[in-house]
Amino acid sequence: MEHQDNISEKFKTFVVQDAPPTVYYIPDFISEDEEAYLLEQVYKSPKPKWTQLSGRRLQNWGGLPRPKGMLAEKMPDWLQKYCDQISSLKAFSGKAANHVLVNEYKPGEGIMPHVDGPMYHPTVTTISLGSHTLLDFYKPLSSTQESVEPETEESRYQFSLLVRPRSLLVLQDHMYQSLLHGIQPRCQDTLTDAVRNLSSAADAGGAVAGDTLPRGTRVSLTIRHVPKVIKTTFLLGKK
Ligand SMILES: O=C(O)CCC(=O)C(=O)O
Ligand SMILES: [Fe+2]
Repeated sequence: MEHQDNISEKFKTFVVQDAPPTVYYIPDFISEDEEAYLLEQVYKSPKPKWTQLSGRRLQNWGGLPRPKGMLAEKMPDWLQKYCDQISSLKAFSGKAANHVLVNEYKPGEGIMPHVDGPMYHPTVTTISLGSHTLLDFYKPLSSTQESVEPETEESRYQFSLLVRPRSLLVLQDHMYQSLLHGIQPRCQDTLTDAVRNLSSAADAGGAVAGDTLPRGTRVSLTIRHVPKVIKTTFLLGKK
């Protein structure tokens, strides 16, 4: 452990106590002006930059991660700034963020439970813009089906996190490696006791268990480090 290039002390005060290791949740990580600027840049991107999936659209920046490596593409300055900021907080054990996925969810949209997998350094950092969401966590399908009861999404559900606009969420360790995460395609969220980061007023933005929050359009920036990169002579700056 001593040799590990550990996450910044600044993060440590933001650890979510009532969740498995490890979640850091930093409310108001960016200002309203930064949020507006980032949204402007996302929506200024050329139309072909968007990929429409069922239930969300996305933009991929930095290159397409593939098992054999990511052919690196230049990160635009407006995203590089946040890659640098989060890397300097040692979110990726001292490595530099080099990949950003922008997801846009309209009310009623979501993402199926999944794991982010081994192509990334096992930390995902997410800046949220425009609206809150609830991120839901599930235990994986058991490899040996011991019980006769079939496992359902409902039976595998563990807990949720309230993710507010302008926040930064950092998932590592068990939260990244073992649990699945997803967003239910809903137009509003009722905060139950299963939401684990409501205890601090700053985290919850005044919301309390029992409240129902209507969803707006949410844009998330998931910022990651892809260890395996294929560098091209073009990117090495040969003239
Ligand atoms: O929008 C989010 O916060 C989650 C996105 C996500 O899970 C992913 O892109 O892998
Ligand atoms: Fe994910």
